Amino acid sequence: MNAKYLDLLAQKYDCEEKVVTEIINLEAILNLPKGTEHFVSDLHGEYQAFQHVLRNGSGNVKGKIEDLYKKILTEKEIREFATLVYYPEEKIQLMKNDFDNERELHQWYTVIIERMINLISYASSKYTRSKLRKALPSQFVYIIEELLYKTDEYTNKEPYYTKIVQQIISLGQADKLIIGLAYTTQQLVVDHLHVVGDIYDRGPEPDKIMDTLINYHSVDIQWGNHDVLWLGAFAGSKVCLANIIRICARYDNLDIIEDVYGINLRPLLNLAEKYYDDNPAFRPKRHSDEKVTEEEQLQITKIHQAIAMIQFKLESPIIKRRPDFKMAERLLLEKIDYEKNEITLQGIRYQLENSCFATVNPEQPDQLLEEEEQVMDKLLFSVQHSEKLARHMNFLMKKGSLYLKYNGNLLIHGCMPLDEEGNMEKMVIENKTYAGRDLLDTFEHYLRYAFAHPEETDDLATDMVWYLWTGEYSSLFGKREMTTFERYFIKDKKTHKERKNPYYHLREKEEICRKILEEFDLNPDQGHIINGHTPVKEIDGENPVKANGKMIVIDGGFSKAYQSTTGIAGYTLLYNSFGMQLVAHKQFNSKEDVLINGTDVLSVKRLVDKELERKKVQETNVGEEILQELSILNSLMEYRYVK
Ligand SMILES: O=P(O)(O)OC[C@H]1O[C@](O)(COP(=O)(O)O)[C@@H](O)[C@@H]1O
Ligand SMILES: [Mn+2]
Repeated sequence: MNAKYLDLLAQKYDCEEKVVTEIINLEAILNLPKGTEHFVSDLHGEYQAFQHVLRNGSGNVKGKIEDLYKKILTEKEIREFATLVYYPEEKIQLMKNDFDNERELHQWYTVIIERMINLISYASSKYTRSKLRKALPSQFVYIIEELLYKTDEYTNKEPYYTKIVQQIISLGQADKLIIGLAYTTQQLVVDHLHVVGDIYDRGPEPDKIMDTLINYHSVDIQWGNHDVLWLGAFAGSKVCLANIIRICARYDNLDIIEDVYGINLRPLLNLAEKYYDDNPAFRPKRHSDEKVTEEEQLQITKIHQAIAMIQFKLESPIIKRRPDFKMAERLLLEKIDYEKNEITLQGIRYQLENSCFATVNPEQPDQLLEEEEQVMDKLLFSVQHSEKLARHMNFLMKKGSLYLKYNGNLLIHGCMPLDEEGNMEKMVIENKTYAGRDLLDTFEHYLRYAFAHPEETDDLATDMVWYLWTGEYSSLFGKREMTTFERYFIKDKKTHKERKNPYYHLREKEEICRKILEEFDLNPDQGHIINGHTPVKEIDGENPVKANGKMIVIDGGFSKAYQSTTGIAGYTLLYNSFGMQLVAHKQFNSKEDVLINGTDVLSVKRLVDKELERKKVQETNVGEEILQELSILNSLMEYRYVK
């Protein structure tokens, strides 16, 4: 090993004991059980439901409480304790209302602090003390450690502990301590979170999900098609930008654009008021809990049409300048007979309903009006200058990738594009042919380039981000076409169908999944593919675990809009040292419901895979890194200290 490098390292480890301590520490960590991984996907702006799953660790918190207290506490007490761990601030407040006097409250504090300490001690048993320390509320570390590491062997310290707890209570610190301990517990039950794509769109609060992820202790993200749409907009793609605004209008979420990210929609509204009127195909979907006035609804309906038409126009020049995308079929505006209000698709003529083509010049249907162009310029400027959006998009880039190999598994939002025979689909980009992993790496390369060059708006990289949203061979989309236009304007439902890549039925076969794992240099005997993207219809008996357990699809529909199709409210996956468990969540109503009624019988667990032997850190990605560190430290030891 390079002597300069080792000299530099010796500045940090400036005595033999320091190196030895670190080596012993790392060796010990390698032998601990592997930490729990938590997989979620397709969150689609459903912040509240996501919060609940995070706070209860997909049922993990309750499981730990039951392990400890099943024989001691009643079911109701267990539920109440679990609720306290999920929502400590609110639950404490509710409990306080129940007590008649100070003494009762103090008794409750004493009991709860002891239970919390027990729970933390149990939940942290597979971590080092140093890792636990980092997870403790910083202002109480010393006190909690005293309480955690008390032994009953010599009872003469007992009054000392009792005194500590009493002091905390009488100094008015109990609430803060309990709240801190609750968050520590939430953190301990999940070591690492994977978000397998689609944080954005449809639901109302994607920004709050982003803030949560930014503050989360350990997370990675596999981009979904909806996430790259937002990345694309920020990277300068006007067609991506038109899409995100269209989807926000459709789901009555324009406040995400205006209020959350501070983007001025006034110019777009002015344009919309000038050219559009009411139109049933463009009325926003209503949130069940929100009231929209007639006037607001009309405004949104107009904006929705204005931005949808801009989107359709913007698609054309990209399709024309990128023959590699093979999307000529989607030059729809050119297939319209504007006099008869009809369109011809694959030789069949369809009547157009609810059309709104006031800004379209039949001679040059993809030409933007000057006003439309100005609106888009202004919107793009404001998107690229939104400080909050910049923060969220930078994080999405930093923690995100198109796919991820992690602890032997392959995480990917959509698919690996295949042909009917199960071969990796080929795509030609600028005279070079790509397939399989190589194709995905190439996509990612373009996306990163586009993001790094937001000033370039019509280059191949920026167009490629839009391709990732909607292209046939996009691993995030994986359908032959996106029939947005048809769903707005054509009645015949046959035209709405989006033909899926063969992957989506071939992935039922074990040999196909094995082949894909091998394509990514993963061991097919041990690895799994984990997908989101396509809602698993439990309602129709679809099984999320496919291909003899090699394939797990966890999109169960956090998205409220899709819950009637799936029959559940989302899947999550837990992978701990004993194996993998799939958790099916029933519908999440509200935090209030959990707090008041303790309705937390949300999750049904199903075993996917059981480890024959308990998995240790040394067999994981983290273990690999530790082994590398150890090898460096051993070199340092030899170079510097062993005589
Ligand atoms: O139901 P909506 O919101 O109109 O969206 C439908 C569109 O969303 C898509 O399903 C893509 O979104 P998902 O990644 O969530 O599946 C398209 O295939 C489809 O055209
Ligand atoms: Mn998706």
